[in-house]
Parts: sequence; structure tokens; C-alpha cells
Amino acid sequence: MQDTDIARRGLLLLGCGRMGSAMLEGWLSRGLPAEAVWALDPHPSDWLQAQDVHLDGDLPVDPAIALVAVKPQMMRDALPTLTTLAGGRTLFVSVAAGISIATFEALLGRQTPIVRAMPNTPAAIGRGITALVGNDQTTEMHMQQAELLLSAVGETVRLDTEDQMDAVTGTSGSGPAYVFHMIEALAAAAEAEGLPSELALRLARATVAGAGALAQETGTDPAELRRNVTSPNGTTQAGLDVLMDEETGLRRLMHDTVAAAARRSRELGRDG
Ligand SMILES: NC(=O)C1=CN([C@@H]2O[C@H](COP(=O)(O)OP(=O)(O)OC[C@H]3O[C@@H](n4cnc5c(N)ncnc54)[C@H](OP(=O)(O)O)[C@@H]3O)[C@@H](O)[C@H]2O)C=CC1
Ligand SMILES: O=C(O)[C@@H]1CCC=N1
Repeated sequence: MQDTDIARRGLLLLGCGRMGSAMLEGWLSRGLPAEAVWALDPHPSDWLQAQDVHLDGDLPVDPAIALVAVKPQMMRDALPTLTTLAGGRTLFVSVAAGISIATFEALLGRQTPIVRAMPNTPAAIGRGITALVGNDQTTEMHMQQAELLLSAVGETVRLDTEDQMDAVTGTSGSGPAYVFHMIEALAAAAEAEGLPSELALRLARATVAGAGALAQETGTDPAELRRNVTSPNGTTQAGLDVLMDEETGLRRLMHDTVAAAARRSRELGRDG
């Protein structure tokens, strides 16, 4: 991230809570100079205060990007802080769930280039994935600039239409929480089978991490990877008979989980 327009002109981060700091941690560790970052947050964490970023002072004059990472419900209060940067060279990037580009245009003006993005917290270790879509003012150069920033903390993918964003939010935005719960549930099940809690958690964590890495690194169809584990009439088959039950199994549960999250994203867009 050194020697980029972002490093030269600066990055403004509005809201540095869980998602803002996950990304900031990733950018700093990938070479974005701390002095190129202006962060605004009413209650900065100890971690944020320990970074050499400009904290809660004046706005930078002409930042390349203003990234908005406050809660959707805070957006209407927080965004006016940045209106002096709207309509100029600064690209606005929002990671807020639900809040539409039209809402940002109403607050910042239609001539402001705005990218709506949905990252996830594995960005903190450079393993995030962020989906992006821009408004009519965003040029190819703006999209590439947003991708440069977000690809420093993981993969990026452009969406065809903004209305895909609610489903993306329910899938990859919220998804890490589902996977962490999978670790919790697997560990609890191991304990119920008599293993000590520390060992149970260690096995569950390494299994989820290892399986995820195998799926990601080989690119093999996950169904094939699942079959590779499943010996005929063996232990895995006995387990999967429960997990893949059509009525009560994971597919149905995951369907309802993602649908509920996507629905909430649409609600936040209406009420946020
Ligand atoms: N957490 C996640 O996994 C993901 C979150 N997002 C999106 O990121 C955004 C932030 O979420 P998350 O980080 O979880 O939430 P947090 O509450 O952890 O972070 C939001 C931060 O913004 C601060 N804030 C509140 N008002 C202002 C203001 N006026 N100016 C500057 N900062 C302000 C908050 O301070 P205080 O707490 O003191 O109010 C807080 O530190 C949300 O819009 C969410 O939808 C997107 C993808 C994933
Ligand atoms: O829970 C939320 O609303 C945010 C958006 C995606 C992940 N966290």
C-alpha cells in the first residue's frame, strides 16, 4: 500500500469499531503508512490510540478515500461530518449493511462518487472478502482504487447490481459469525462426548480452519471434499445422516439463517 494515491493523499476512516479496526489492522500491516490515515471515532479503543494515525482531529484536505464504517443507525448523524469532502475528488466507500447508494446520494449529493462495499472481519488477517458496487459517478479508476484498498485485506468481487448486496451481507458479511458458531457447536459436541474443553476447542478450531483452507486452496468442489472424508458405511456417513437430514439438517438451517440476515439488511436499508 506504499506509493499509492491512497498513501499520498490519505485515507479517512469514519468509525473505527470492530470492522473499521479489522480493516485498518490489515492495511497497516500491509504497508499503508499510519500518517496517511485519519480516523474519527468518539471512543477510540486502546489499540487505535496506540497507532500513529491522525486521530479525532481536523479532516484531511483532499483524501483519496473516505471510508464510512459506522453503524447503519448512526449514518444520518455521522455522515454530515464529511460533507465538505463530498462532490469533489474524494471517493466515498461505505461498508454499512443495508444503507443504499440512493441514501448516500441524498446525504452527499448525486455528483459524489460512492462505492458501497461489504467486507468481513477476516480482513484483519488479510483473508477477508469484499463485494463492491459503485454509483453512476464512479469511474473505472474509482472502482480500481476501492479494489486496491480492499484487496489489501483479502479478495474483492464486483457485483452486477446493488440489489445483490443484501444477500451478500447475509452470506459473507455475517458469515464469519456462522463459522465461529460452528466451532463453538463442534467443541460443545466434543465435550459432550467426554473430551476436556481445551482439547475439544483445539480440535474444533483446527478442523474448521483446516477444512476451510483445504477448500480455498484447492478450489475443489466442496461436495467432492466431503465425499473424500466419507468412507462407505463409516463414521462420517453416520454423522452426515444427521447433519444432511432434509427436514432438520444444516442446509435448511443455513437457508433460514442467510434469509433472516438478508431480510435484516433490507430492513436496515429502510429504517437505518
Ligand atoms: N462487524 C462486522 O463484521 C461487519 C460490519 N459491517 C458494517 O460496518 C459498520 C460498523 O460495524 P461494526 O464495526 O461492527 O460496529 P462498531 O459499533 O464496532 O463500530 C462503529 C464505530 O463507529 C463509531 N461511531 C459512532 N458514531 C460515530 C460518529 N458520529 N463518527 C465517528 N464514529 C462514530 C462507534 O463509536 P461508539 O461505539 O462509541 O458509538 C464505533 O466505534 C456497520 O455499518 C456494519 O454494518 C460490515 C461488514 C462486516
Ligand atoms: O451484523 C451486522 O449487521 C454487520 C453487517 C455484516 C456483519 N456484521
